[in-house]
Amino acid sequence: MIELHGVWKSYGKGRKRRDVLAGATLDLPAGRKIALLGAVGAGKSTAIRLLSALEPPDLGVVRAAGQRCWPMNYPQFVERAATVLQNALMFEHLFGVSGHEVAEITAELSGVKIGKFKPFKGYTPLERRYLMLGLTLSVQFDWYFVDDLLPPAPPDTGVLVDETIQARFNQASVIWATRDPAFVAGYCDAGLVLHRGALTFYDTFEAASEAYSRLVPNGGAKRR
Ligand SMILES: Nc1ncnc2c1ncn2[C@@H]1O[C@H](COP(=O)(O)OP(=O)(O)OP(=O)(O)O)[C@@H](O)[C@H]1O
Repeated sequence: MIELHGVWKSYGKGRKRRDVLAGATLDLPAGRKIALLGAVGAGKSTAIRLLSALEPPDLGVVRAAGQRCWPMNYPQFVERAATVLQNALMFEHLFGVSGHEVAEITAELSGVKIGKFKPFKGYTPLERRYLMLGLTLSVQFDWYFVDDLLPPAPPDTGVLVDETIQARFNQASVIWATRDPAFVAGYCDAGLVLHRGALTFYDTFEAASEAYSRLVPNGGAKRR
């Protein structure tokens, strides 16, 4: 479960202040695939950062049972001066997994030829993205967060990456932010709606989708 107690997050000051979350208090059950629905600029990315512990709230508490992954597209969790293996070994300290296995899985999933002494920053931007996706998928987390789209999979290992994402997500809780409910319909079985600072949980995806379309007619679907 992820619990939110009196969670506030605002940007700007005075008349320009914008409350993205205005005192959210709710429990998100584990074991569900939860759509986080919100219009353009409603604060979905902000909510994902708070829920995944990338950012603290201004006020209130976010507490989770289980290990949370960083958002799937978050590109900044590696030490750029360290090698892939050194980064993988850090996972051993953080998550109690074998660093060497993490490095092997990362090589297999990324399809990138890993240099023993090559620092992370020595790879091309595309290779770095694939390596980070490989590292992310090398550990089974309890909670995953997707902000809009999954990161692109490497062309040569795409099938294996897709299968791994599916297997990881199947054993976890997932919160998937989108402005277009149709994009996650059939996958999500519950929903959150974020609208004008209010975050509301719905036990079924259909109920969330209905509430969202009442609040945000056309839900920004035309952008997709
Ligand atoms: N670091 C920041 N500093 C100032 N304002 C911010 C910051 N991050 C977000 N905002 C503002 O907070 C509001 C919510 O932004 P956020 O990116 O979380 O919304 P979103 O629902 O994810 O939007 P989109 O659908 O466009 O991705 C917006 O008005 C945005 O301009």
